[in-house]
Amino acid sequence: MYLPEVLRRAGVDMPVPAGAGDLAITGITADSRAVRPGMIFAALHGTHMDGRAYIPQAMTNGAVAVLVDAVPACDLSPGIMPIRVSDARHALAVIARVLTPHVPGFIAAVTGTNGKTSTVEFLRQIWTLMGLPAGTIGTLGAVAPCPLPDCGPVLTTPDSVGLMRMLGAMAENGVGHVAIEASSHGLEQRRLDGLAPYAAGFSNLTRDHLDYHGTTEHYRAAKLRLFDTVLPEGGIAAINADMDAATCAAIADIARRRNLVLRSTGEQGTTLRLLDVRPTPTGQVLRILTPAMVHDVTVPLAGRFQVDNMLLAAAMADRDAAGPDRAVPLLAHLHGVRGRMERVAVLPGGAAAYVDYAHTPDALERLLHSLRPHTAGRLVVVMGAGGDRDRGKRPVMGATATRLADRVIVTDDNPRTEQPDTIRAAIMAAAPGAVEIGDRRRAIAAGLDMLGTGDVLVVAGKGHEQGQVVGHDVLPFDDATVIRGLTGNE
Ligand SMILES: CC(=O)N[C@H]1[C@@H](OP(=O)(O)OP(=O)(O)OC[C@H]2O[C@@H](n3ccc(=O)[nH]c3=O)[C@H](O)[C@@H]2O)O[C@H](CO)[C@@H](O)[C@@H]1O[C@H](C)C(=O)N[C@@H](C)C(=O)N[C@H](CCC(=O)O)C(=O)O
Ligand SMILES: Nc1ncnc2c1ncn2[C@@H]1O[C@H](COP(=O)(O)OP(=O)(O)OP(=O)(O)O)[C@@H](O)[C@H]1O
Ligand SMILES: N[C@H](CCC[C@H](N)C(=O)O)C(=O)O
Ligand SMILES: [Mg+2]
Repeated sequence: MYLPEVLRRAGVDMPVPAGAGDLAITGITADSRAVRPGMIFAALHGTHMDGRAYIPQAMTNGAVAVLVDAVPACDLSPGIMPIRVSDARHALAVIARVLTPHVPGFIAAVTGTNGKTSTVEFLRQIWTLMGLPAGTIGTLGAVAPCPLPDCGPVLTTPDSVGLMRMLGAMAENGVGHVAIEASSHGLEQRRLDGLAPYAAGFSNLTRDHLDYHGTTEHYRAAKLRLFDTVLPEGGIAAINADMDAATCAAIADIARRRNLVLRSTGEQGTTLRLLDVRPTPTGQVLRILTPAMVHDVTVPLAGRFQVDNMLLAAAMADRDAAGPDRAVPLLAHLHGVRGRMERVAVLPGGAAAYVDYAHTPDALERLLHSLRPHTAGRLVVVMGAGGDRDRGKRPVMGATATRLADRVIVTDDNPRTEQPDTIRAAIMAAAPGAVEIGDRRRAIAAGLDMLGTGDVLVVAGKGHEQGQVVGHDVLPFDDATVIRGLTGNE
């Protein structure tokens, strides 16, 4: 496709200079190292570096044009074809879409502090149960019933170019339904701006990532971009009506302005209203009211928060208004998500050990509440907090663990470039009576040693993760494997 056509389709409004008409565009990238002849290089201002410094390398590698923000102005040497726009990250995403011939016809995107991975995974399972080839893109990587390209290190929301490559591969292989996790970083950095999802979901908004967004308002605004910018007018806005009132009100307001179809779930929901939840030894019995009927469904998963995620997934499963009623009975067949309240071992005395990905104060609170009905004896938690991430959540998590568990062991969880004992100290300061054991394997062993009949251990924070990030190294580590090894449940 020639440059003028690319710009026209992407809605980039700029006069095309003489000579640009015969530039055939082969692709676009924001990484100078990935430039190949005929590509556009997007020179982005990042958190650590300024992409403009890499323009010479991009040109050497064969870039034919450079996409930059018009402000602040920068001089580009003559001979470089400039594409100056008001928002280069947005333009990158839209151009990446223009250069991708096919993407799946039914894309749903889910945002929220907690529950994104679980919700997109439940959506994929619901679609699959409906007989539709379906995939997901998110924290667990990309999952689909077809071969997929390697798009480098996994982010919750891939960069816009990687995202389009993945969607293109899914579409080429007949996968028509895809559920994508929309992280606040991804939304803020416009990684999803090339998508036209038919539905967007919001699970909840609680504390996280204040290191990056600064304030809760900025954090909320980043997430709301999914509804006020990414979701096309007339699309489905599905929300958990039990989340904070300010976010619900903001979405209702956007829905009115943009003619979105609002669907709400939960105890205060109107599309799927949760009338009753009863925990059983193996799952939960739900009573759900819809505008059409009452459903009684037994789901095979424990954990109250999992019900919120299932209902949100069911509300998004179909464009058609009758879709949620078709999806609810399928909840009876869902499988649990790797590392989300996953029971990995049962000890001879009947005690159980779980692995979960709770890494925010609210997630930890809900996790411990969810486990209490399954705990005849004492509830023991092994927990930590990530380095180079929101420092303010550390004491809150320590206090939450102390309030809701009977025994707390504070350990390391991806210290990254921080001093691990400083992170632990911040948690310990709000966790009187907690035991501090930096080495995660020893901490898990100590937790298992504490268990008697009817007790429950939960190892929180790393879920499916396969490594402990120390400095810039990733040391192999899997909570579930460690528990199985220590208990002989291999
Ligand atoms: C803070 C953040 O989100 N950073 C992401 C961002 O990097 P950046 O734009 O700040 O990049 P930078 O390193 O400053 O470089 C600036 C520009 O120079 C370019 N460059 C750089 C070097 C070079 O040789 N040539 C070159 O062209 C880079 O490609 C980039 O375009 O864009 C990069 C490409 O997409 C991401 O890899 C990178 O993710 C980093 C590794 C990261 O850790 N991100 C985390 C915080 C993140 O995104 N997490 C979210 C949320 C998780 C959640 O809520 O659960 C996620 O979606 O995963
Ligand atoms: N609806 C929910 N409300 C509160 N906590 C939840 C909810 N769903 C899951 N959690 C908790 O959050 C943890 C992470 O869940 P999940 O991986 O689905 O969230 P996520 O939003 O994808 O997280 P991330 O931001 O890391 O991608 C779970 O292990 C559980 O402890
Ligand atoms: N074990 C984790 C969870 C990280 C979740 C991730 N989505 C993020 O905040 O980057 C950590 O804090 O390192
Ligand atoms: Mg996730």
